[in-house]
Amino acid sequence: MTGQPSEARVLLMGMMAVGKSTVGGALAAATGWPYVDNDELVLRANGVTTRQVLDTGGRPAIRQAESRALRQALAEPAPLVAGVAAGVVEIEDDIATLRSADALVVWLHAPIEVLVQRVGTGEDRPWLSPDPEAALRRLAEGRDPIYSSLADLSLDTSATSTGECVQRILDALGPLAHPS
Ligand SMILES: Nc1ncnc2c1ncn2[C@@H]1O[C@H](COP(=O)(O)OP(=O)(O)O)[C@@H](O)[C@H]1O
Ligand SMILES: O=C(O)C1=C[C@@H](OP(=O)(O)O)[C@@H](O)[C@H](O)C1
Ligand SMILES: [Mg+2]
Repeated sequence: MTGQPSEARVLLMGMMAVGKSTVGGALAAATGWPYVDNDELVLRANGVTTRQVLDTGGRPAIRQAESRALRQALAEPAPLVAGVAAGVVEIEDDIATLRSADALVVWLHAPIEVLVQRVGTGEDRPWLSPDPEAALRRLAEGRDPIYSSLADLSLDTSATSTGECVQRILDALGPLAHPS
């Protein structure tokens, strides 16, 4: 959402390997708030793992399962830190959901060269084979303008340490980070 959320709910979005799980875990450790990753949200909302969804239903199925996971994250009680699926911005309804979400929406980004290094061969992640760099460039080209338009806060994880990312998010939450 643009403006301040009414509760301490943080949604971390961005390309795969940008640092959602890492920053989410560090923010959770710093605050004591729970961190739920997309994988966990998919399981809660759909009763199956992301891998099972991908293997049985492919791209349309994972998009649908991850849309449900996004709604699940917004239905969980605050405080909460959630890592949402990188691909949610490919679905119009999910873009609208993120735009109106009562949450601080944080876009983690990094240059493609950095993401390429972090994903390695890409064998354990969807969509990347046989050419991770080309796949990441193509995905980012479509997604980055949307991530940018939705973000309340944007952080470059190649230039901002995990600890600094946590501090910037807490600063953006203001009083919500320190409930009285
Ligand atoms: N500033 C940073 N913030 C978050 N992750 C970072 C940062 N710098 C380097 N990394 C590394 O980038 C990788 C991010 O992976 P991960 O957190 O699994 O991403 P995602 O959940 O977005 O797919 C990790 O290996 C992490 O150590
Ligand atoms: O880029 C994508 O479309 C996806 C990235 C992965 O998420 P992470 O960003 O958590 O690695 C994967 O789990 C998700 O289902 C699809
Ligand atoms: Mg992750």
